[in-house]
Amino acid sequence: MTDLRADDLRTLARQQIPAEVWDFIEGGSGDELTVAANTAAFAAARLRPRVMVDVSAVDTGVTLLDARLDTPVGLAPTAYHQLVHPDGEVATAAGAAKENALFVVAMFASRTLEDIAAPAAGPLWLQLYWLRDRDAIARLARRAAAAGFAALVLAVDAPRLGRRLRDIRNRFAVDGRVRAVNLDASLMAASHDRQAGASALAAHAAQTFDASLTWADLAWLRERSPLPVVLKGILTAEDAAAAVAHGAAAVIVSNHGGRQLDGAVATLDALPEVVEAVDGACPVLVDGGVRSGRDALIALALGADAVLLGRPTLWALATGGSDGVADLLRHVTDDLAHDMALAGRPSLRDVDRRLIRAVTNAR
Ligand SMILES: Cc1cc2nc3c(=O)[nH]c(=O)nc-3n(C[C@H](O)[C@H](O)[C@H](O)COP(=O)(O)O)c2cc1C
Ligand SMILES: CCCCCCC(=O)C(=O)O
Repeated sequence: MTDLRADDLRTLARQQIPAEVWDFIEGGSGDELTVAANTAAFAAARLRPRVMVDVSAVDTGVTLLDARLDTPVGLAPTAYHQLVHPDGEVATAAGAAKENALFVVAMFASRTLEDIAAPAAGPLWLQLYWLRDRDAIARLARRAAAAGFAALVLAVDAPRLGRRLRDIRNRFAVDGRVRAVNLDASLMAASHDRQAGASALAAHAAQTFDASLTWADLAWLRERSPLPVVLKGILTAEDAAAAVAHGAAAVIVSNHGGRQLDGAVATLDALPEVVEAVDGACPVLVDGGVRSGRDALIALALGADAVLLGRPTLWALATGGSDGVADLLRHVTDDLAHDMALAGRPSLRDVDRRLIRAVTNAR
């Protein structure tokens, strides 16, 4: 897929994915302002290339939480991969492993943690939501460590589910054949029940997510697992500083792909203040609207240590299975290396803020 851009992949995927599932994947919350802002922020950034630099060798390697990766481009957690491919997250993990890239597995994965970990050479992190059923979280945290996952990723931007109008209009419920198999079936029942509410997912979240999560609760999770805890959904300097103070091993600048608070700041616009507040205390990752190597380069220049792909992962999985996921990662990484060469930045160490002309915060 050397010349296949993410947009082409999206067009191909759309032809294959049932309309309701497509809306679930594509949609954001409310008026989808933040969905649009995420990609617009990347499109608005302009680069300041340097010349007369030896770029005969370009290195995209990066170390994250002690793991050496060939690429700073990884896969964001997205639920229910079997909605788009029969092998689900097992295929996704195999694709990421081929490229030695990070894969953050969702709590609502449709394959077991153990099956997902089996073929994976690359590092896996496990994303968690803060459920009222705290034992379910503790069990998953233990299983993740035993299966060889390298970190837990707590999504902190979901005290309740964003109002996703497409899902509400479609009365979307997850096909009963696709299950969040790492959790008890009884806990997940509402998400398959079209009668549970206008959106079964929102109804399910209302029943099971615990909206009382505060900074004080992080100690509980850290005590229950030897794994480092990463926080996903940080958008402000204040929360970045609190994350560091409460022992976060890394933070992910994320607005959940525009699926939670509509009108929330684009992640690229939030990134600089988070990087400044973290001040090197832990790695900073970012997701939301990353579609190309150029986008990755822009985020890395603004201080991100890595970027994650959400929707493109599902497009790639739907159209090409594990090979599709590997092709996506290779394509975006090759594109990044190409742009690094043209920008006169042979390694990620050379990629810094001076590469960006100006950052507009007007979106
Ligand atoms: C279909 C779909 C499912 C998602 N499921 C989860 C999830 O289970 N847990 C989570 O933390 N984030 C989830 N996300 C958010 C992604 O992790 C990520 O923040 C977002 O997709 C990044 O934006 P992008 O899609 O523009 O790349 C999901 C996003 C999509 C599109
Ligand atoms: C029961 C809530 C399911 C949320 C599924 C994941 C998702 O759509 C998201 O996090 O976004």
